[in-house]
Amino acid sequence: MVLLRRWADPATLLALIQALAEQAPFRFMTTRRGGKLAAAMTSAGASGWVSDARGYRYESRDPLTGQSWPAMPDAFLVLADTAAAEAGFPGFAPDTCLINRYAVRAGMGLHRDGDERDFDQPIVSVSLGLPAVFLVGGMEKDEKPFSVGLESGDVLVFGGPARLLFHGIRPVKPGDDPLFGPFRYNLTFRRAR
Ligand SMILES: O=C(O)CCC(=O)C(=O)O
Ligand SMILES: [Fe+2]
Repeated sequence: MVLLRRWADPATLLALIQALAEQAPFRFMTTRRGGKLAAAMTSAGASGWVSDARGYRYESRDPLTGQSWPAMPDAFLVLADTAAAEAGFPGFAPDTCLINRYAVRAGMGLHRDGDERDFDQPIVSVSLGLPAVFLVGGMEKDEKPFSVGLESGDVLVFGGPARLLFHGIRPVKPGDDPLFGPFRYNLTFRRAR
């Protein structure tokens, strides 16, 4: 896992996220068991990550609007590709970006990103807005995780042997980011298909 501190430009990304969210609004998705995910989500790219009573998967259309997901902005692709290359994974061509929006106290439990077809492709994860504590576990869910503090603009790349590590986000602490206000955003670039 490679952490690129302050690698991304939060102001540029904020404007792009706002434009994307006009086409594909943030929404709270449900889980198979009927629970609600704590982070609001939307996607850009050829497919988007979806969770509902049928489980987790990638869909070519946004179930909320019935339309294709908005295209990934060029600046997203350049950011994901250069960060992956810097971390030792040249030629990364993500086809989806999941955008997570965490309000204060929202987090994400330990999980691994396992809905993609090719685990040889890395994941590039960009933190924006309020700081977060990222948890890095092991290859088994019961392994005790360690914490990494993430701040706005930090980029985390996990590929190779780290691709399927369990990870999560501690509940976000109250705060007021100059650009993002009382929220943390996360962009997760993936090759889904
Ligand atoms: O918000 C984060 O930093 C992590 C998000 C994540 O793990 C995911 O969307 O799968
Ligand atoms: Fe994840």
